[in-house]
Amino acid sequence: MADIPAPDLPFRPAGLVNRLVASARFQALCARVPGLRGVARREGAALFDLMQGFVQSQMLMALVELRILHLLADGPATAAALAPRCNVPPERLQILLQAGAAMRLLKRRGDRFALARRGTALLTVPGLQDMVRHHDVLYRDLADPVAFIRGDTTTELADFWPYVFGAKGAMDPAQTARYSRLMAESQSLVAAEALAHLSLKGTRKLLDVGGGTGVFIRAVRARYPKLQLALFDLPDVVAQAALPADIARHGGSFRTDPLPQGADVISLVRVLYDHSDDTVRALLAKAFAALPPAGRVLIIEPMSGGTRPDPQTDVYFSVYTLAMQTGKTRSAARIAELLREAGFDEISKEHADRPFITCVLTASKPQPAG
Ligand SMILES: CC(C)=CCC/C(C)=C/CC/C(C)=C/C=C/C(C)=C/C=C/C=C(C)/C=C/C=C(C)/C=C/C=C(C)/C=C/CC(C)(C)O
Ligand SMILES: C[S@@+](CC[C@H](N)C(=O)[O-])C[C@H]1O[C@@H](n2cnc3c(N)ncnc32)[C@H](O)[C@@H]1O
Repeated sequence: MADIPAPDLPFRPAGLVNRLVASARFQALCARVPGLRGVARREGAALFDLMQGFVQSQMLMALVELRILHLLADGPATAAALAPRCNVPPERLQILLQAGAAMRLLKRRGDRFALARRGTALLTVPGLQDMVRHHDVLYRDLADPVAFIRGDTTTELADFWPYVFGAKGAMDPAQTARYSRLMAESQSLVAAEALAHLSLKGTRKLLDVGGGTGVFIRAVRARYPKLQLALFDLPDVVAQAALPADIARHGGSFRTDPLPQGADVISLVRVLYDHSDDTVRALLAKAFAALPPAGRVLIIEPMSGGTRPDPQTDVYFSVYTLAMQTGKTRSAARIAELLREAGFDEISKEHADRPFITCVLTASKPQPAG
C-alpha cells in the first residue's frame, strides 16, 4: 500500500468552519467547552462509525447466518448455552453477542443476551435477512474499492439477478425461484410505502410494467379492490406470477414490444434504476404512447437525493446499481427531466418517509390543447 502524503502545514482547508475544525487549538477548546464537547464527541463517533461500517456489516451477516436472532426469539440465553447450537466456541460467540448488543440488535442482561427491538424488526421485515445474506456478492465486488470506482473491475452482482435483464438461455428453476422470492419479498415493503403516499382514486385500470411476480399488483388489489389490473413482464416471469384470474398478464419485452394499451395508470416499480438512460428514454416513450390523455405514470424506486445527498440512497443504492453495471440510482430531478423529454408534465414527487425503501414520482400525459 503506497503512503498517502500528509497535507502541507499549516493545513488551511477552504471554508471558515473547516479551518476552525482543522486547528489543533480549536480541537483542544472543543474538548473543554461543554456544548462544543458534545458536538466533537458526536462527530468523532460518526467518523468512527463510517470507518467501522464494514465490520458492523460482517458481524450482522454472522448473526443472520448463524440464526442467532432466531435462537434468541425463544428467550434470553448465555453464550455458553448458544455455542453448541451455533457450532462456535463460547468465548468467540461471546464477542459476537456483545457486538450484536452494542449494535442494539440484542440486549445484554447480566450474562444473558436477549433479542432487542431492532433485532425483532430485522427478523420480521420481509426479505431483509435474505438481502443481508446476498451482500456477500456485493462485498466481493467492492473488495478493491478504488479499482471498483475507477471501473477497472468486473462485478458479480449483475449475474446474481439474471432475470432483471432478461435471462439468456435456460435458467435453473431453483435459482430462478430464489431470485424471484428475494425480489418479491423485498417488494412488499416497497409497495406498502408507495401506496401509503399515493392515491389511485379515480383510476380505472393500472398496468404494472416490469411487475415481477405481481406483489405490487396484489398490494394495489388489497387497497383498491375495484381497480382493473394488468401485469407486463418478460414471459418467463409473468408465467410465475400467482394472480387472480381477472388480472391480465402480458408476457413481452419493453425493449422490443409495445406496451399494451387500455390502462390509465402505468407503474414502473424498481425498473428504471436497472437501466441506462437510453433504455429508460425508450421505455418512457412507450409508456407515453400506451397511455390516454391525462393518463399517469408512477415511478416507484429509491432515488438519489441529488443536490441534497441522501445518507442511504446515495451510498447503498448508488453503489449497488453501479455494481450492477447497467443502471443507476437517479435523483427525482433527473427522472423528472427524462419524463419531460418523453412528453409528460405535472410531475410531482410524493412525500417519502423512508427514501431507502422507496420514493414516488408521478407524471401525467397532457390533454390535447383546446
Ligand atoms: C413499546 C415501546 C416502549 C416503544 C416502541 C417504540 C417504537 C414505536 C418502535 C418501532 C418499532 C418498529 C415497528 C420498527 C420497525 C422497523 C422497520 C419496519 C424497519 C425497516 C427496515 C428496512 C430496511 C432496513 C430495508 C432495507 C432494504 C434493502 C437493503 C433493500 C435492498 C434492495 C435491493 C438491493 C434491490 C435490488 C433490486 C435490483 C436488482 C437493483 O433491481
Ligand atoms: C428489479 S425488478 C422489479 C420487479 C418488481 N417491480 C419489484 O419491484 O419487485 C425488474 C423487473 O423488470 C423486468 N424486466 C427486465 N427487463 C425487462 C424487459 N425487457 N421487459 C419487461 N420486463 C423486464 C424483470 O423481469 C423484473 O421483474
